[in-house]
Amino acid sequence: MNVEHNTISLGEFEFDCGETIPDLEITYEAYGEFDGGNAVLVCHALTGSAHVAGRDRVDSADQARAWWDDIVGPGKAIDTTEYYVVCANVPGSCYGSTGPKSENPETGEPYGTDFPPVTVTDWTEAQRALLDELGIPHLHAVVGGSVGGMNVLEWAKRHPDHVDRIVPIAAAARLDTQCLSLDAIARRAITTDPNWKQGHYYGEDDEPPSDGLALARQLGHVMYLSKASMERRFGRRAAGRDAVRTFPTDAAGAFFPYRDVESYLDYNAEKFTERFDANSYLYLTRAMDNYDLAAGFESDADALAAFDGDALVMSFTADWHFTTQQAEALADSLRTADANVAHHVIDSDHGHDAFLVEPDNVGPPLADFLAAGVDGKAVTDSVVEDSQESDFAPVHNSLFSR
Ligand SMILES: CC(=O)SCCNC(=O)CCNC(=O)[C@H](O)C(C)(C)COP(=O)(O)OP(=O)(O)OC[C@H]1O[C@@H](n2cnc3c(N)ncnc32)[C@H](O)[C@@H]1OP(=O)(O)O
Ligand SMILES: N[C@@H](CCO)C(=O)O
Repeated sequence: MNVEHNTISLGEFEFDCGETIPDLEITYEAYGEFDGGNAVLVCHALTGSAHVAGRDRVDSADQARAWWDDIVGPGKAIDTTEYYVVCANVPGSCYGSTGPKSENPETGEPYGTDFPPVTVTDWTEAQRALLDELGIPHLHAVVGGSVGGMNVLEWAKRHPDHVDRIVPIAAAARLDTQCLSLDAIARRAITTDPNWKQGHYYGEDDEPPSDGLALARQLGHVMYLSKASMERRFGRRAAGRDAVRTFPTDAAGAFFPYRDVESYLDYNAEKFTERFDANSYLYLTRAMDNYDLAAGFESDADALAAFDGDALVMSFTADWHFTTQQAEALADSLRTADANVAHHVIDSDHGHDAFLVEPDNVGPPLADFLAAGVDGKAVTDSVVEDSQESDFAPVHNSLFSR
């Protein structure tokens, strides 16, 4: 597979908030050959990077594991022998593009929390500027999951004439109140870690706020799974002898079991703190929480009115981060906006991260949609009834009630 891994300077960049930085650098990866009409932009999720494909490639300074390698590559759903695929790390992240841990050229020190607040709009405009640099005026499609799906919607809203097909996956027009509150608690875990130091913890003698970041990620990780999948995988069983224990326990912990699910969350949180920057976590969750498709318009449908291409909204039945009902509301707004829309609902008990781990379910409709739009063979259109009492919503009042 022909892969380009590069960091490009976009010069002075004015953020949505009005603040500027002297130089915004964007790290991107590009796969395949551009033929003038085959560009597909992939937008990564909260903690993803530009390294979307090529799992065996170790030259990337980003995530060791390409996060969508099952979907992007030669002969895969986003076929790099057919499409020129570009994925860029978003501003504010920590995988090569300029963010809080980058050096502020005016001070010679890392920005820390002097970095401007970023929004999904900033990500979209930075991608637009990157594509201009790469000589790509028009996109065949923009595809993305989770907050990457919000990034997709922002493309349809801000650059409706620059894209033919959009695929927001496991996404919605905005986050609901329960998710907003859990994100707020997660940020609190970071900002109350004594090592956080108002975001200026990059000095040689400093330690990063890893405990806070680990707790924030554990909350996030639970949000990406479902009640059913957690029950099935871990139940109530105690962890085995090879359990991973990274947090000190309380006195009663010697009497009560350390559970398998705790070991799972501890292990994954520990791994996460090795790969992600706490300030970036604050900035990117803020961007996600702040996103509102309708901002500046009367409604979601108004915001999408200028987009007249094809849209594939994909959702997962056990996703409570972005529910199928929210996805259906989004599809409905696209219908009102006169786009050609299909809402493809995937029956899965994995939860929100199903979009990352179920290539057999995600791949066929995605491939067929890229080829033939909403008429693609594996694309289905389901109407999801609006229901307050859904049978898959996993938390509601039970998470904190005992
Ligand atoms: C663009 C992006 O989204 S990039 C970010 C990717 N997403 C995330 O990181 C979200 C949180 N992570 C996850 O949900 C998962 O790790 C995924 C989605 C990335 C992968 O899911 P799966 O393939 O189902 O992996 P699974 O959840 O089984 O295992 C994850 C790790 O926990 C380990 N693990 C499993 N059970 C236990 C346990 N009881 N105790 C300790 N560790 C455990 C696994 O060995 C695995 O370790 P490894 O990553 O070193 O191989
Ligand atoms: N688990 C993914 C998706 C979260 O929205 C991530 O960490 O990026």
